[in-house]
Amino acid sequence: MRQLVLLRHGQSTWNRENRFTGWTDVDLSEQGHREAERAAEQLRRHHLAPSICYTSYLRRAIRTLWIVQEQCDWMWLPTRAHWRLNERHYGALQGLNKAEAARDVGEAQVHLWRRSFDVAPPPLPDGDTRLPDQEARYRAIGKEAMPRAESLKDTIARTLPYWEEAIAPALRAGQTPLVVAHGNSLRGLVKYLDGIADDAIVDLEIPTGQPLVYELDDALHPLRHYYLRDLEDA
Ligand SMILES: O=C(O)[C@H](O)COP(=O)(O)O
Repeated sequence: MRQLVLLRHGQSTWNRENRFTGWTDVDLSEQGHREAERAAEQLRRHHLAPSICYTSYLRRAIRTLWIVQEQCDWMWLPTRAHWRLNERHYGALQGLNKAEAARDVGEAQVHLWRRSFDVAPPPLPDGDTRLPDQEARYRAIGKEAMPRAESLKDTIARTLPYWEEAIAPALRAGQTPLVVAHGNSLRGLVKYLDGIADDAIVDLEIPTGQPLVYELDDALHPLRHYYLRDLEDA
């Protein structure tokens, strides 16, 4: 049996303000710090022992991982950051308040943008200072691969190559990966692992700061999955 631990970052300042965040590099809120500390406690209490860590290029995920690593005495673990684990790019919605957007364009449209499989938000226009290709961390990737807005489908298409090239081989080699990423990059991974249908993915939510453990067979098919908090409630 192989184990994989998925963890969405703790609450960010823009989660707290209910803003579309995407690739905006906001930090954890105080509550987010506490959530990361609680996640670390749960991982320790349940004797989870990752042997390699993966995260995105965004500080809310990186800091969550740092907090977990520090609290669990795992700062020595090999750690890889990759842009393919970033949050879905929320395009021109980034920075807008989600409730205000719903008042402007209607709940149904905002729900489509947030939870549908293949509806992408409006893209960032040419010359927008928020385009990722302006940032040093994305410079090596090439302009064509840089998103201006992504649906969940687009997010999965750029996340899965990293699963195939790094995380799945680590699992096959007997490693236990801890993947600290984002609501939608993790929704995409879970959709892939559990074979969730395109129209059923609207109902899947991944909470902040809650370790989600997958047990997989040798072919990396999930045998079961559970949140550590559910073991504690049981
Ligand atoms: O990027 C964001 O705004 C959040 O991380 C995820 O947002 P969502 O729950 O609206 O998809």
